[in-house]
Amino acid sequence: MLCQALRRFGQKLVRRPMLKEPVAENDPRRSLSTLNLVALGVGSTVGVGVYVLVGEVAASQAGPSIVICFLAAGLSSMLAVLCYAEISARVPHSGSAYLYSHVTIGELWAFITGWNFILSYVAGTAIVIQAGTLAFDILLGNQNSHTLHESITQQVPRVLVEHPNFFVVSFVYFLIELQTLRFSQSFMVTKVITLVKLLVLGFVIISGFIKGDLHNWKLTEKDFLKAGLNDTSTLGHMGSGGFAPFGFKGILRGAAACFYAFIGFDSIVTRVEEARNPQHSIPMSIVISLFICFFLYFGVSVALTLMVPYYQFQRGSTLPEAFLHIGWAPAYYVVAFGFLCSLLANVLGFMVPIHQVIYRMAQDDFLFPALARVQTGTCTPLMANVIFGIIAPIMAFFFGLTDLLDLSSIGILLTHSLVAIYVLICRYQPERRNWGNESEMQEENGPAAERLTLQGLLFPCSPNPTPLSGWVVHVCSSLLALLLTLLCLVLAQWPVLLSGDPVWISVVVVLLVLIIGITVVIWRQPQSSSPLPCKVPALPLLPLLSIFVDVYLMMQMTGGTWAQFSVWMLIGFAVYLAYGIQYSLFT
Ligand SMILES: NC(=[NH2+])NCCC[C@H](N)C(=O)O
Repeated sequence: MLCQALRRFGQKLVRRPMLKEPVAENDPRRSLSTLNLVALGVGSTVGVGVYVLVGEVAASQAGPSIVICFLAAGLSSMLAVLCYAEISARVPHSGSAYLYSHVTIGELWAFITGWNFILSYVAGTAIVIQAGTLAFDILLGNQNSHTLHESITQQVPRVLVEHPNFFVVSFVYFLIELQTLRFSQSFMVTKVITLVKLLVLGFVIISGFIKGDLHNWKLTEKDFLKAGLNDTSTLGHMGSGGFAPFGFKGILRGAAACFYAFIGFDSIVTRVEEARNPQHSIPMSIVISLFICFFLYFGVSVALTLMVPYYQFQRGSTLPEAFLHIGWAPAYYVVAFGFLCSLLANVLGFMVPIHQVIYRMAQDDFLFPALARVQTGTCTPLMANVIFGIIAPIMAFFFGLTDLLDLSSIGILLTHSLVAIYVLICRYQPERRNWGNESEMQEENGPAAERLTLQGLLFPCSPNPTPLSGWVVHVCSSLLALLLTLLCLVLAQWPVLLSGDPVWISVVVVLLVLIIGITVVIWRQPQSSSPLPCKVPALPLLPLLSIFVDVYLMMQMTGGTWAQFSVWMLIGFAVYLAYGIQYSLFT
């Protein structure tokens, strides 16, 4: 009895759902062009991140080398984008990484993906609340916290300045409620806000060309002294000057933080069923929007670090403050307006994806069914209220901005690595339609009568994927994920490695040999030849590189972030086991 229950539970963990047929190509609901999708992608990706990362990364982690941080974070997102593009062409349904994991490897990983997704959005909302506080601080002329604010007038009600958090929470809450009017789903609104954001960031880039000074990339201790910054006890650590004042470690740490700015392009895949010609337009728009964001961030970080010496920024500094430094007070308000629009866009952009994931998770018995009520069109979507109205403000009050940025990123980095694994697994599986009915699917797979031999591992007889070759890739991919994580853990101790410690070096060599060996086995397996408009090139290397970069960035997060992340995952498993397990065993 117990064995049977455990077996059923185990089966449920790897059970994959069948999807309904995708919406027909000529269905009138398909109204979004590639341009609309690009606007959606850029609109959801460019948010408050770029405005607040200045204070967090340039000031104390990377200095001018924040430029490299954005490059590295962009590279990791680019690898993930290619994987998303392939998988969205393979599963042309509105959804997210949650849906992809569910149809590719089953419920357990789907749950982990979905739960991470929720974490990222809760932390994202808390960031919006904190950033909103800073934005209102700027617009209302608060001078308490920042030395650069001196030229702003103070004629504002004190109560708003002293308690901006409560004011901002109410404002964010108001925006959420506004969405029940469905106005946020109008593409006109998205496009206008996106355009304003692009114009403002474009303005920042042009200003950098006009007012930038290359000397700000080569600051020395003499400059600190000249600026009167010789009292390090009050100013904190300023690094050693130059382009990378906090060294390689600072760049890596900064890259992990900057990753937050690239989160969001995946919201395009939540609208697959509304897209015209989705198999082309979705991959295309994902790639284009990431390129646009990449150039924007790169341009803004170059402009900013050239305009202002990095030591002028402090924790809590935001992009508009750079303009006070160069003495362009009106521009300060223009950029602050862009900051506000980004806040608005973040809140509006969070809703559709988070509703979809919670709704699907509740329908799949991972979460309580009451939570599925979010999409019934009532005025009080229960889970959204809990998440956005209670948990996020609590986090905003008790967590630091860096912690929140890291928490939001860690979940998405994990999701990106999972998507890379799904691509790897799917490409080597025998053809399986993800929609239709279960019995059809079993017939398609046929009986698995092959035997595994060593020779068969390196020289498979069939030119097409078989159930056995698919299984081999499945197992090898899981092993690789584990080995890559171990490798990243070891490489994160690079100062020890550089000191030439033979034990650590041997561990790296052994891990590398194993990784290469298993990669060769995957590479020798037959790939599915089904025509897709977008395929990840250089398989299996590219998804593996993506996993490596993502996990390595995750390793840069602090112990505190990992502890908070573990607590979140434990709560998730408790919810799933307390509720989902009953359905696993008795339905
Ligand atoms: N799932 C999320 N946490 N999304 C947040 C998107 C953040 C956006 N990239 C920004 O820079 O503000």
